[in-house]
Amino acid sequence: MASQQLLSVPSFSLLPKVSPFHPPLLSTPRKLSLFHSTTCSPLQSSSNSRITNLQAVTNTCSETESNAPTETTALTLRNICQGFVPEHILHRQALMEEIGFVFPTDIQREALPTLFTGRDCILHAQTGSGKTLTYLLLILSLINPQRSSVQAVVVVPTRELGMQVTKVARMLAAKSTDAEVKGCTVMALLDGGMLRRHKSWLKAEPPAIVVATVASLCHMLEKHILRLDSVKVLVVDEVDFLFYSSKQAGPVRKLLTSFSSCDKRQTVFASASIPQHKHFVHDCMQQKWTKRDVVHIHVSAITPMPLCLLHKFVVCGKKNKHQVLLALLESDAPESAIIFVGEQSEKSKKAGNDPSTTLLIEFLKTTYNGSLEILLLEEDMNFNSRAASLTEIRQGGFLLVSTDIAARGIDLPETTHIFNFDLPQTATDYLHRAGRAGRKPFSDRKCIVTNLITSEERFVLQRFENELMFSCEELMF
Ligand SMILES: Nc1ncnc2c1ncn2[C@@H]1O[C@H](COP(=O)(O)OP(=O)(O)OP(=O)(O)O)[C@@H](O)[C@H]1O
Repeated sequence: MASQQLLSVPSFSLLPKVSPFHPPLLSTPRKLSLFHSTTCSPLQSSSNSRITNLQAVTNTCSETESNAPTETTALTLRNICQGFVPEHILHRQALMEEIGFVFPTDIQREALPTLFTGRDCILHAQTGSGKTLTYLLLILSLINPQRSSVQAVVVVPTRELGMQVTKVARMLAAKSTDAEVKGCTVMALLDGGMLRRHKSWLKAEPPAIVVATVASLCHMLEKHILRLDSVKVLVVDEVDFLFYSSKQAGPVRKLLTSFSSCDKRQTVFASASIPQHKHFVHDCMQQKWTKRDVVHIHVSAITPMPLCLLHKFVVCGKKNKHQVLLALLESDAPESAIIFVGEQSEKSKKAGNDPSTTLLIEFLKTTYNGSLEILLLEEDMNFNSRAASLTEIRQGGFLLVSTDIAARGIDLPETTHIFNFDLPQTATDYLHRAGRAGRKPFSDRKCIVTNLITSEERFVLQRFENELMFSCEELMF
């Protein structure tokens, strides 16, 4: 199969042709949209003084848009967190310098002051904008490492994202060099994990923070091995994904309403995409997923797609897609790239066909001459292989072939290129796939998202462009 595809590599004229259907990429300055329920006054945030054009949208809600405050941009994360996050964490060399968390990103600057007041929040900001650190800093401001109880829970949709969040949480919460200060323990309660070991751990000395997938968490709650009585903050990351997932939505609702009460905890939802967010905020209050004064913090509301991403497309036939991809890899020479492939249909599985991911990996292994390591990540792999792939990926220099399992939340800052070998199903999926690149908040570097489409799929891509307000250039060859 692969050898047949070795034939000829098309050569590209990489002169982009701007799509006639769309305006050029928006180069709008950063805009903030702060939407909050039950109150019509501006948020008590560092940017209050700059919020203008307050406009009542409904009788209970208000939405504002303003230019970014300039006088607050020199604020450091330390300034914002002082008095809330323990000093030893703010002092940590690793946090402030080595890792480069010195200045807050937009969502951190806008959300942290509100989060520190104890209000429930919906963090709605672009991919790669630093939502994880935002909610982890809140968690660290609330937990008491001396207490032996679960005080914060972060719910994530996939094991991979859970491993990543756990790693950042452990790094931030580690024991201080000052022997007096106890570090916080962080447990990863993820699908496919060693639940028996976790049960003993939970009984012996409950960790302060639990990062969990919904199924594993509910299992522990139903068996009364884990209790949420002492939980001060409950975070649901990629909240829209969880609520729209047929398998996970029920358990998430139960978690929010039956296993614990919104009155007794601070609730934080995070995502780069919250479709119909006004309905969602309404549902949050009605269904008691959050308290009634929940705040929707919407950063970059008019540019959901990060501006550092350039979007391109190549029209090609299904049969020469592999060759086109190879040519693109040679011409673009990515530093690290993710190639997204559609999931195999049940019909194709039943017919005994190889999945597209396997075919593509075989093809690349026999044709690609570059230096990047070719890796695979997909649902059907066992958890150990998935973990091994992720570990290798994190060392950089990879060409990762993946299904949408890698599309949500995974943070691989070295990724310079995304290839949609198959178009995603929805604009939201496009947003999250594209957002796996361009994940260095203060970098000017442009990253590239290239779509390999058939001529019939052009209108689907145009729909995504309209919905997400970006424009795609055609590559001719
Ligand atoms: N204040 C900061 N300064 C520098 N880098 C930061 C800062 N905050 C976060 N980062 C880095 O930005 C990258 C993206 O952060 P994060 O994974 O939290 O994004 P996100 O908003 O959750 O994205 P997604 O919606 O795709 O999940 C990470 O590599 C993180 O280390």
